[in-house]
Amino acid sequence: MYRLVCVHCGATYSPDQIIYTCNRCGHLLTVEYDLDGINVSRDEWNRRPLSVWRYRELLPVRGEPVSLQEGGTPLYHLKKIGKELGLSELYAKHEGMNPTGSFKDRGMTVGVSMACELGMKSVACASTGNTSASLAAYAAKGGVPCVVLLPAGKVALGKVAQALMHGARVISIRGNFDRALEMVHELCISHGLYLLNSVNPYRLEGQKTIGFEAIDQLGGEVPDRIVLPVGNAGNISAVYKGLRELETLGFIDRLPMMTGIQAAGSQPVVKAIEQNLEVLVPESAPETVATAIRIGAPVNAEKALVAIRATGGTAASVTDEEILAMQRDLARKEGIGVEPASAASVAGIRKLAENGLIDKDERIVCVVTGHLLKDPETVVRQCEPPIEIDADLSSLLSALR
Ligand SMILES: Cc1ncc(COP(=O)(O)O)c(C=O)c1O
Ligand SMILES: N[C@@H](CCOP(=O)(O)O)C(=O)O
Repeated sequence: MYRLVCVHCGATYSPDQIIYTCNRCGHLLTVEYDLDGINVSRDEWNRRPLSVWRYRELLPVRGEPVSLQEGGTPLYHLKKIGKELGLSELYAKHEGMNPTGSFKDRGMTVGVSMACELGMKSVACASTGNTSASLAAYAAKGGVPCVVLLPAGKVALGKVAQALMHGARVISIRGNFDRALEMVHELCISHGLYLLNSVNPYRLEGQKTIGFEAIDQLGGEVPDRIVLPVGNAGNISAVYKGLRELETLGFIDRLPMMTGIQAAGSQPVVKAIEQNLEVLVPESAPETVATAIRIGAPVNAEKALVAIRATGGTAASVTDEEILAMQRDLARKEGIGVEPASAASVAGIRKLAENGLIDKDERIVCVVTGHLLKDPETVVRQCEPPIEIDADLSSLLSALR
């Protein structure tokens, strides 16, 4: 049993209403379960495969989900980078290992399943890339037509390729992501498409399972800190919401310090935390190499600020150079291939550790959100091109010398 509740004024709505914002105050909605009526134990969960659907009692889908086997992603111990930073318990949860290569799949399995349960005939999103790649794949699996709006020229190649190949109608707008989201929201309200950005309360339910899995992979121990790159701020809000639910159920007895990392050229959440603002000030011209988090007006900011403040967490920004340096370090020292936005979480921890802003004994989980192959152009720009030689051994030996 669950209902939709406004995160701001508490107004409630029926779960089968197609609604994204509160009719009374305009703020976002969230899914509220009757936790007293939830009858499952951690042992029962532990007997199931590690996956989004291990936690189905805390998800809104009632029927057979539209699934591509999402979740169950690896948690890597970053031994070398951790040692350099004096952090013996530094981990990366590699969300790039999901079916379409990002954490969005956790949300879309739930969001598209709900679209089908609610009888929606088409789905849509705005995207910096990963949301569209994921929605296109899950819409294909669910047999629902899909429209995606992208900021022209600002989406990494691999992500556009995915949306096209999975059969979405792909529209590039001459404007940024924030404008694309406003437009698609209007389109969905006026023409009855189902909106699957993070304003959709059901989609975020799937994303909260990142936190559940991380705890299960640490043998049931709550990490001291969970670090996420922040763009539209849905993921950090979702993980926090999920952990609050576990706490209410008595499955955990404390919350990790929720820590958000943004790019220096696109850091409205960081500024709101640093300046102790009640309401975030949007940035009109966000810019960063980490195009996935090139977002100036994060729609979930209100919830993200609560998550960070209520857990004693923090927010920090990293430059594009710091992001790319960490992308290379993860690839070359740990064998972990991530896209730039994902490297931001670990780059942020490097910065906080070097500035003495975190305790070196902390157990830290950095969520690395998307796969290296999402953005091959940024990879190629950083690396020496392959050496082309004649096809004989002496040319090979001289090239290797
Ligand atoms: C790879 C990647 N990392 C991080 C983010 C930021 O997540 P959120 O928008 O939920 O803050 C996104 C998209 O938003 C993304 O695609
Ligand atoms: N990085 C995102 C931006 C959209 O965020 P959403 O969580 O609101 O869908 C993307 O991949 O498009």
